[in-house]
Amino acid sequence: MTTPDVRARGLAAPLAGWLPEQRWFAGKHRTVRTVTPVSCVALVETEPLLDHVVVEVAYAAGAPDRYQLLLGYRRQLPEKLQHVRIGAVDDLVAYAGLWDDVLAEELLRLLDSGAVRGGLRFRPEAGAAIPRGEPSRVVDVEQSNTSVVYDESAILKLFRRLTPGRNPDVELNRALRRAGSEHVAELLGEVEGELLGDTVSYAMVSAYAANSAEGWAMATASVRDLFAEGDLRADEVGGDFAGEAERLGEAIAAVHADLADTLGSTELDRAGYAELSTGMIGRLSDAVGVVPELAPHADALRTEFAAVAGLTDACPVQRIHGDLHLGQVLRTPTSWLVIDFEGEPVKPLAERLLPDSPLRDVAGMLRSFDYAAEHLLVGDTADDHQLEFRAQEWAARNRKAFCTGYAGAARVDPMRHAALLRAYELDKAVYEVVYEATHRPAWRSIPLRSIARMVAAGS
Ligand SMILES: Nc1ncnc2c1ncn2[C@@H]1O[C@H](COP(=O)(O)OP(=O)(O)O)[C@@H](O)[C@H]1O
Ligand SMILES: O=P(O)(O)O[C@H]1O[C@H](CO)[C@@H](O[C@H]2O[C@H](CO)[C@@H](O)[C@H](O)[C@H]2O)[C@H](O)[C@H]1O
Repeated sequence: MTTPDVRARGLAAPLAGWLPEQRWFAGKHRTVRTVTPVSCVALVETEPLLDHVVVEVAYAAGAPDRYQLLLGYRRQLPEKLQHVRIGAVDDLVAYAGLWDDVLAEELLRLLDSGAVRGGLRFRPEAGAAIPRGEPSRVVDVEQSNTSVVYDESAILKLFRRLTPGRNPDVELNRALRRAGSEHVAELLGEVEGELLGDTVSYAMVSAYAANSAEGWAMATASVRDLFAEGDLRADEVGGDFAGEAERLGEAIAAVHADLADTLGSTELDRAGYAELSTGMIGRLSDAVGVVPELAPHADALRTEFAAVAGLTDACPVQRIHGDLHLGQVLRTPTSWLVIDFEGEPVKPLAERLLPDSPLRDVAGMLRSFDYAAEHLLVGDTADDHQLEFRAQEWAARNRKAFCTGYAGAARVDPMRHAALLRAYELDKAVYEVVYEATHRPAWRSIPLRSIARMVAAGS
């Protein structure tokens, strides 16, 4: 029988082809040079085998990335696992192990028993009931990571791109639950460990919110309703979303208040504004290098971002979500839940842990209302002026409702910081242009058009 490192080395060539095809692989616009296993730990040693493998991916240019894989091995792959086949090593077929419910169950067994394997520690939360023996399925949504749902009771998220340090998703979920927040799912456990001298978060397990609907699905259903009723306004169609948008604003304000109370808050000072401005300008320059269509707006955007350095409004800074959008909120029968506190996946971890203004989250959600309104207006429908008018009406109505809900329950009123809020929105839109160019090129017109609209409205 081979060892995990021999198996992983034998897969280096197939992995170099397989990795760039994965939704969570962030280096899609880069040329992969080599894939080298840097940590291999056997988690299950009887067939089907399960190896935990961290690979370092080196590119033709730029810094390497590290990705976490759970590799299953069987002598014969059943039909239902053929679609996740990666390659063969000796007489074993390697595949993406999370899709195998026998192996997915093994992960919860390891968590339940508080196992330690190699550099990996499986740590259940105190008092948490880890579900066992339930059927599992991998979540089929566009994700930066990979999640497995265990029936209706738990969801395990495997962090794909590894960076040294503890993942804020675990830290902030734990802090919010301790604060008694009703807006996060219960954390059931985590997998963390040491990797080449650094502590890293590998996975987290949370209670699954059964009977919940994603904010994005609800909002886009409302937009489709509106488009189907050509003559009705956003407030007249059956699927009006404004009531939910307002409640969502209240929920986000409550989450911000709990984060400030448990983890502290200060105020943006002159140096803070200057740093914010420099960061936005730097991000813009990088983005223009990746997506040349941004260039016509670059001067106007740079002027807006430069002006942030001169702001003096008293505005809180604290730990925030960092990548808030309608896909990060779930409507349960009783409240809105916020998920995925990792921050923007492309930012270095150290940056994602820094305090920032809660207005960055507000701006993220405002961008998302714009996205929901505009996402049907790509390709053939891009120039439909009637639908475009409707879309903007919908976005304005829901953005306003969200801000009203937020301001009523928060310590900061977004509308009193219009210049800063607008800069955060533009900064987010710049990030989105690069994100879309990398992951969904057909959608990059959405943030590009928003930037054009905002720049025109501001000039
Ligand atoms: N506690 C939960 N209950 C129900 N569904 C969840 C829960 N957490 C996440 N999900 C679902 O899993 C998807 C991916 O989760 P997310 O944390 O956003 O992953 P990623 O970091 O990869 O984007 C979400 O879009 C949501 O549909
Ligand atoms: O959910 P993730 O942490 O993976 O966030 C990334 O992917 C998001 C897309 O799924 C992306 O969000 C953008 O698209 C959304 C619609 O799909 C829209 O609601 C958001 O406003 C928009 O930013 C997010 O930016 C990215 O970090």
